[in-house]
Formats: sequence, C-alpha cells, structure tokens
Amino acid sequence: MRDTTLCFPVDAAGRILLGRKKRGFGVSKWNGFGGKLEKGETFRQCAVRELWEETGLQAKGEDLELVGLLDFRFLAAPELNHLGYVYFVRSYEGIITETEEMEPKWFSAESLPYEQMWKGDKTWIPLLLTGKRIKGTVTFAEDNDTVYSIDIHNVDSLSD
Ligand SMILES: COc1nc(N)nc2c1ncn2[C@H]1C[C@H](O)[C@@H](COP(=O)(O)OP(=O)(O)OP(=O)(O)O)O1
Repeated sequence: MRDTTLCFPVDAAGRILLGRKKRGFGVSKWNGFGGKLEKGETFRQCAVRELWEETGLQAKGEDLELVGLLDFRFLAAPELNHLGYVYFVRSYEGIITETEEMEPKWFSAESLPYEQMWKGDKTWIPLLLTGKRIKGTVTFAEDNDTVYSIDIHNVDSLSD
C-alpha cells in the first residue's frame, strides 16, 4: 500500500473531528481524515488535499502539526504495510460536509469511540492528546484487525 496521511482537526474546545469511513480500507471505522500519497505530492500536500476532499475543510500546509509517524504492518498481508504521517490541525476554514467517503462528527477527547476505531488507536491517540509526539510500529495479526504488537516511543520532534 502506498504511504498515507491521517489528519485530526481539533476545535477551540479541544474536540476532535472524526469521520466514519463509508467505503474502502477501514470501512465503518471512525478515523481521522487522510489517504494515500499521490505521485509528486508531499505528505503535507496529501494531508491538505485529503482533508478538503473528505470534509470540505481547507487548511494551509504550514498549519498542519506533524504529531506522529507510524509504521503500520500486517503479518498476513504485507502488501498493506505502509507508513502513516499523522497530523493535528487547529486552523482551518470551510463548512464541514458529509462526503461519499466520510460521515464527520465531533467528539470530546474523553469520548473517542475507540471500540469502533482501528484497534491500535486506543494505545497511541491518547499519547497525542496529551501533547506527546510519537514514532513507532503497529503490527496487526493474521486477521488484519487484532493488534499483534505495538512499539511506540516519544520523540522530541518529527519532520516530513
Ligand atoms: C492500520 O492502522 C491504521 N490505523 C489508523 N488509525 N488509520 C489508518 C490505519 N491504516 C491506515 N489508516 C488510515 C490512513 C488513511 O488516512 C486511511 C486510508 O486511506 P485510503 O485507503 O482510504 O486512501 P484513499 O487515497 O483515500 O483511498 P482511495 O484509493 O479509496 O481513494 O486510513
């Protein structure tokens, strides 16, 4: 799988915008917004494009905060292995719109629906919500769903 971006809009009250995926990879799970890198794109450009396509929100590349770099691995399906660049964005414009790919909804940081998200998320998203920057590897078991192992560490800074 091509490398991906994953962007979490955060509002002034600290709420997180998630989308319920309506099709494709991770269908029916709540997640941030993002997708696969296109040819010639930087990760930041990809994140801005995907955020617009999936929510109707417009953000500037420089307003995206790179908070995580994750190596997602699938023991039974190595073709799905990819790097995920994770961003927070607190400055954006536009009207949030449901798209054919995502049903958006705001959640407080305390009420993220981890049981309906990728199973690694409940380990690493809380670290981001306390202001940590992370790097690591999330490995999924043969069912491509259960977490087989997870190795996350805090870093001082990240670059894309
Ligand atoms: C495996 O663990 C993952 N956890 C989380 N939280 N998010 C993940 C994981 N693996 C991938 N993602 C994210 C990364 C992307 O934001 C999406 C997948 O993007 P998608 O395959 O939908 O990419 P598009 O380019 O939009 O797809 P199309 O080819 O359908 O246009 O999930």
